[in-house]
Amino acid sequence: MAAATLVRRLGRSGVLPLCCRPPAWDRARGPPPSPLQPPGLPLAPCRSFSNNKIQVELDESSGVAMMKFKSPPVNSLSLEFLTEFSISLEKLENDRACRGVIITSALPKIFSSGLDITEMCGKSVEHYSEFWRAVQELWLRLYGSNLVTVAAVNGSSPAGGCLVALSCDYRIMADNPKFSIGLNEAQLGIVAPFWFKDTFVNIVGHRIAERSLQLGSLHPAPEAHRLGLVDELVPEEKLMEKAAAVMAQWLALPDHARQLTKTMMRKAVLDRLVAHREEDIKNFITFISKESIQKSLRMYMEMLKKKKS
Ligand SMILES: CCCCC/C=C/C(=O)SCCNC(=O)CCNC(=O)[C@H](O)C(C)(C)COP(=O)(O)OP(=O)(O)OC[C@H]1O[C@@H](n2cnc3c(N)ncnc32)[C@H](O)[C@@H]1OP(=O)(O)O
Repeated sequence: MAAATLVRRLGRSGVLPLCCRPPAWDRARGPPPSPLQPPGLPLAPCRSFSNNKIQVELDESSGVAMMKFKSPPVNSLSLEFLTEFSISLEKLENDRACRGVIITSALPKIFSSGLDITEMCGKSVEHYSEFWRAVQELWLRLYGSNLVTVAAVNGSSPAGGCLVALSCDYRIMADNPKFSIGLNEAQLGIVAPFWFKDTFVNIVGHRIAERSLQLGSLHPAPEAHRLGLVDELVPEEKLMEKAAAVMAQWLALPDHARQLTKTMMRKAVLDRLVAHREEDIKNFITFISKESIQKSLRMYMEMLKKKKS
């Protein structure tokens, strides 16, 4: 499907309205429906599967899925959220009708507030292990995805939220200086693991990543764009339209060539975590279990609550 057609059809919401979706065979994916198909049966060109945390809608005619985070108040990445996210990605990855996914938030002003801090406070070693494995799993799936992945960042996106965006192929952010993005772990007194850092370095380069990570900077959208942390800024109301246009551009290429190129670019970084996965979990547990780190996290949570009052 031509880029302009996809954009027109996806429109502002980014979801193709049922009334104007072409039949499922429009993408030359195989023969048209059998003439034996009972007349009047819908071709079901759109599949959706939602859970408590994430809503996914796959438009089979374009091959584009829309994944929306919907976990109030701030889309924090809890164990449940991470698990649902990985399952949703796996479903799309295994669905032959899907070629790309646009990731965004259904909540106003927040893309994702990052890892759920309460999952890292006052819990058992077993819980920390399970939680960290889920964080690793999500990153391995998203960064290593064969799909075209576009992040439509429609709100603030600190730490783990930033990692989700960084793991996509392309980032478009709403042009609002109140929205910020970055790996701010240092501000919480914690340290982003090597694979967060590697993902960041691959996008902005070593110098910018070094300064930004050491300072735990959260960059307002215009600054994030200047640093190359996001690829484009657009007015918020144009975000989904733009994401659909970018997706169409990336889908215009043959999948196999793009996928092999992506693997070539990302494999070393992915392999590094795969090779050191258990060690990375042990490191996380040792670090997060320290009383000094627990204290920092508790203070940070208190600061968030105080900020409200
Ligand atoms: C040790 C190895 C490294 C581990 C790597 C860690 C990665 C991470 O992702 S750590 C998490 C980093 N995240 C943050 O620093 C974001 C903190 N949150 C905020 O800055 C703000 O909440 C906001 C900008 C995302 C949204 O601001 P606002 O709309 O004003 O909402 P509130 O601040 O009032 O928050 C509402 C509610 O949500 C709670 N909350 C916010 N973020 C988190 C979080 N990441 N985890 C858990 N809970 C979070 C916040 O405390 C409020 O709770 P209530 O007071 O109970 O309503």
